[in-house]
Amino acid sequence: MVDFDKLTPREIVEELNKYIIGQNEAKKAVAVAVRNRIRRQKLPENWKKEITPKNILMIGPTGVGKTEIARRLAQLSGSPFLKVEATRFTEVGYVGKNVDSMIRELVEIAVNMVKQRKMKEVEEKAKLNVENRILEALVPSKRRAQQIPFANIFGIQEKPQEYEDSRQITEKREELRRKLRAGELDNEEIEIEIESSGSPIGFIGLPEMEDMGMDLSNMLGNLLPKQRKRRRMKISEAKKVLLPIEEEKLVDMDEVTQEALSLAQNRGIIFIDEMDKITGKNSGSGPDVSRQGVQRDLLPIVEGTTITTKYGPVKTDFILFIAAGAFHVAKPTDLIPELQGRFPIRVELEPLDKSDFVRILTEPENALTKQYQALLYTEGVQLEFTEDGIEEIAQIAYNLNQKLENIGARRLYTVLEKVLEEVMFKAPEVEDKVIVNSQFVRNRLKGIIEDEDLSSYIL
Ligand SMILES: Nc1ncnc2c1ncn2[C@@H]1O[C@H](COP(=O)(O)OP(=O)(O)OP(=O)(O)O)[C@@H](O)[C@H]1O
Repeated sequence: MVDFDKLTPREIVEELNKYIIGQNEAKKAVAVAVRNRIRRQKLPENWKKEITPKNILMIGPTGVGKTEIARRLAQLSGSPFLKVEATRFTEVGYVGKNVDSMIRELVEIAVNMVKQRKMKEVEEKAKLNVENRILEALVPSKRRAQQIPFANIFGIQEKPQEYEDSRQITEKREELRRKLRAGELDNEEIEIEIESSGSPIGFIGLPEMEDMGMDLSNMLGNLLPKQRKRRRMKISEAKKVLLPIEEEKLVDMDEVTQEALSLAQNRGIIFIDEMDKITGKNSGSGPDVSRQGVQRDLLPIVEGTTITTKYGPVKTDFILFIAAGAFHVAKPTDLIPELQGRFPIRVELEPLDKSDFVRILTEPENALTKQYQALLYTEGVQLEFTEDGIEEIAQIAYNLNQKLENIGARRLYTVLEKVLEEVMFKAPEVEDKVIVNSQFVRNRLKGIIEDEDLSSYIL
């Protein structure tokens, strides 16, 4: 993995090029913005205060790569990433989600990221603990043998009491350990006890409390004894069920929380879509007032404030905000002036044409054609796209965008899905090699394209 902090903006753009076609202005803008954040973090305190964060406003139609650029950037920089729709929020004081909740969601994502990473780090040790738990269930110690009436489980014909001698127990367990590792016991059944930090039903999901940074179910969950359930299952399944439980036990949640808070504060990226929909042109009454209210609530957050979350206070000063919208009707200047000032970097994304579609279909590392090829290859079917086949798909998608609604590259998904529907159904029964050329594409889509009603449903 590349050390992101060492990448220059130019190198960041090169990395983004592996996944996103064109849109160079937008790529450059985000590359500079994240680099500036790193630069700002290195400044002495008095300077830090002077330089306000420079957030980005992406302007462009749907499906041209706005979200994709932000998401890839986050992936590249190991940043927690959240996409929200501005229209989801209501002004503070009204029923509904207020804007603060996005910071809480970002922290939640960061906590998960750090937790998953730490769980991976302790995986080997956790596997050993799982093994021991399974062996304990197979050959219970004296105390447990008395608790479990039927500890007499396959392969161990003797009664549990006969294992009172701890040396005998150890020997038997070691013998079974070898078999367990070799997978020889996978199909045997055992009964194991699974613990879950159960929160009492009824306390889950109280959004008002969550909005205040409180989490009652969690607080109570920590106070109440853990719920335990005994379940019978195959050893192969027990290995899977117990692994995350044992991993979690080995992870220090306080450490996770601290790291996650720092990650969200210093690296977080929040993508706010549909920004154009919260402009209220004719301010005065009704929904316009509320939309302006949402804009006002957004101000302190993008400017830098502290939000209370159940994990602790979070400073928003270094979180990167990328706002986006089509701005077909409303213009960026319809946003309240203060908010316009918080998004000084403006980039316009270009609509995609046929030649972009050709490239999107083939060039990115995760290109759609490569995805289908990989899927079919798992069944030994070779899928080949000829140049004219790709051209045909791109042309059809482009035409449909003109004729119906322009949904950008998303159109490629539906068109290609339809082109390959039959192949996906038949494989691997019939062919072991499929060639997708222009004739093939036309044959597959013939009836649909000619019928506008039909294509608006299917493609
Ligand atoms: N320039 C591009 N290069 C490669 N793939 C693209 C490009 N534009 C769009 N796509 C593909 O189309 C899908 C939709 O794009 P994306 O989510 O970025 O849309 P968007 O511009 O953010 O629109 P919206 O605001 O409606 O979400 C992406 O998952 C991506 O695979």
